[in-house]
Amino acid sequence: MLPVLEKHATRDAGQTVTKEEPVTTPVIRVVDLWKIYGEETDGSMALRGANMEIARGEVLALLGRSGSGKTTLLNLLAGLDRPSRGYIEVEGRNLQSLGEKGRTLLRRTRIGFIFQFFNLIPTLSAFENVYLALELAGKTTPAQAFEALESVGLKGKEKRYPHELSGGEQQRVAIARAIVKAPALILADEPTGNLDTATGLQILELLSSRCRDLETSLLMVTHTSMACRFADRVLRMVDGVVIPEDDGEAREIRNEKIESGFPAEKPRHHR
Ligand SMILES: Nc1ncnc2c1ncn2[C@@H]1O[C@H](COP(=O)(O)OP(=O)(O)OP(=O)(O)O)[C@@H](O)[C@H]1O
Repeated sequence: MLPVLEKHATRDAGQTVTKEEPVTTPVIRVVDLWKIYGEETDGSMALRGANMEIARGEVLALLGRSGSGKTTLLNLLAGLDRPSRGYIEVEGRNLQSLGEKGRTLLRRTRIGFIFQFFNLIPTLSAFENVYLALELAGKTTPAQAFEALESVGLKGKEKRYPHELSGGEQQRVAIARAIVKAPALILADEPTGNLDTATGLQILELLSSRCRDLETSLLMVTHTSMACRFADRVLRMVDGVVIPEDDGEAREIRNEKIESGFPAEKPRHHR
């Protein structure tokens, strides 16, 4: 999507001049989002006025204890469930205004998904799993599926079925399946939850670097702080609310990351 040019009046050397500066629409904008399961009055309040934005190409880690509302937020971002109040914009479009068909199309073309248990189709080969995602996005170029598998280090393993691949390799297929359609956003739900630490770190490095190369935004939802090492920004969910990165706890995690000597890639998005 092309950036919108907006006129800004700025002061320059004592003179007021009008400049045109690019204003890029966030890939995701969450505004005062509430989700109450059951009745409004005595239902379970999973989200209580969550707000957040994700910029194009930004890599975000969202931490939170069990029950803090992470899965609920992901389901709403994917358009799989409706908010009780508030709204979500994806690339400037209100999700609710798209209707069911529009949301399905959006999921197939603009959003990629990575799951804890990989969610590959067991009767399809690695290539077929990736190609199916491409077809659903309306594209029919097998070369793209081969390229995506090569880019995650699986050249030569295209014909293997999921049960013939290790957990880390299966997650690589899932990454290829997510990136092959060049989506605006990848939603990753506990992407390392089923992997050992070393493999998990490799997967996080691969996933975040592929997203940066493609300028795809990435939201990694996780219990652990491991994903923070690869994030431009760390957010925390507490009782259905997103706590901004300048919050003390989030800062502590970033400091731990720097102290650990891990390649703390410079955050590219300053707000
Ligand atoms: N379908 C549902 N009906 C009623 N309450 C629900 C439903 N789904 C989730 N909840 C409640 O909403 C709150 C948030 O749940 P959610 O699954 O979003 O948390 P989470 O942070 O993803 O937890 P976890 O890390 O354990 O997966 C919890 O209190 C949960 O019990």
